[in-house]
Amino acid sequence: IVVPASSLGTTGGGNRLSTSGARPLLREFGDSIAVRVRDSKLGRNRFGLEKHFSSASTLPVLDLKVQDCQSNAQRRMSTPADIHTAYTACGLTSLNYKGTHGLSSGSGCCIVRLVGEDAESVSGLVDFADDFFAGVDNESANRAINNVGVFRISNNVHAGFDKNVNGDDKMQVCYTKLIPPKSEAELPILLPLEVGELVGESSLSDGCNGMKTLFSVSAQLTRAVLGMTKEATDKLLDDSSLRNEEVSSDEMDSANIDNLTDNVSNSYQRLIRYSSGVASNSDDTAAFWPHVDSTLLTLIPMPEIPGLEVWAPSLTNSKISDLSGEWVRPIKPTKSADGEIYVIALAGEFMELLSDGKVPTCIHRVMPQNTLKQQRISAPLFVRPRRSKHAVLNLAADLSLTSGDQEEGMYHQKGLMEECDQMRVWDYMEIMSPDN
Ligand SMILES: O=C(O)CCC(=O)C(=O)O
Ligand SMILES: [Fe+2]
Repeated sequence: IVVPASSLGTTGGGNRLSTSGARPLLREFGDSIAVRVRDSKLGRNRFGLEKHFSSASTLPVLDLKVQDCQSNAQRRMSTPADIHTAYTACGLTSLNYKGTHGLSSGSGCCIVRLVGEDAESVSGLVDFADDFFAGVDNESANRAINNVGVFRISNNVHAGFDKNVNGDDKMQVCYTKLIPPKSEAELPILLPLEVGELVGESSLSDGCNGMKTLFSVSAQLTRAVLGMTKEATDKLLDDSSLRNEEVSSDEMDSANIDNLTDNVSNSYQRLIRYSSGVASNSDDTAAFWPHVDSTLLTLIPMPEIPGLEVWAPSLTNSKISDLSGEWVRPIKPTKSADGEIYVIALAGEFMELLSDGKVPTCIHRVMPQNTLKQQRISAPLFVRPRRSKHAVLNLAADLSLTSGDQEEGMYHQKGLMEECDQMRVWDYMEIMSPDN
């Protein structure tokens, strides 16, 4: 069925189901990702299902800065072209590539290096996550957060603390949501409010500052990968900075929860703790199953304890086959220096869509520790498109589309982009993750 793009436009409001239902190719897109995730589980890995390759020679490292500071002055920053290449120039189609393992550009994962104040602010976010779980373990302090549970803020919007996600006390997750601040000088409000009460004001504000840095990094990455203008990126990407104009700042008050929920950002921070690992030697015991994220980008300050692995198609047979590949563990580059912070930047489903299949959404999983009796804490930031009715995708204006490019994306699907023209980005979220 071919649906003319012009009939798909929505101008806010409108019936979500009727508009999203008219996008058969988008549904196929979602289904094809599900198939790739399944295939990664069955994959003919070079190292077998349980082993992995490390990233030292596989995943590109991008040097970025947010703040203009002393420590950034002498650094050579990755250019937008470097960033674009790192995510899109896939080893599988590059004839010059002589290696035997897949390149990151086939995985949708890059590593971002930050230094100086940028690194400090992201460390503040890591400390905030640590403080949170230290608080959870503190008998006298944890009652409020344990009682919170996961609660519904409004349709499709949840927050809260699930202390027993997989039913076996192996994983705990806190889903936070952000409310944009009244003015630019202020930090967003983080829900559930109990998180802030648990960690204290200073840790909370450090955490929010780290998120701000990561939002800025993700805006740079998105812009460069998709060739967007700053304006188009700001319109698309929810960095929790924009308030709903219909609610005046006087009405923005944590006591008035209804006004707040209208403004809850579609991006969010997740605080995860995996308890000490059960010895594992099969995919069945993954701490977090192979999956993709429903995001533009997921930014994860590289946790102290490794475990995250990304799926990279293999070049072993120098043929494109989703079934052939390996798990790659993003680790610090061998030549890392003190004061540097590494952030793992995974492309989400929306990045694959908007790049017209050039950037694969990153399939990833978390394997438990075999020997160490340690807990792994991770704090991924899920950077998503705005929920706003204004965030309508205008392909011609927003994206510098593929016309000049020689290479077709590995996962290019003819007609899909046209089908999504003038789409309210929230319609996409409804199709791809109805329960988010
Ligand atoms: O634990 C991690 O580092 C990643 C977690 C993850 O993939 C997710 O929360 O979607
Ligand atoms: Fe994930």
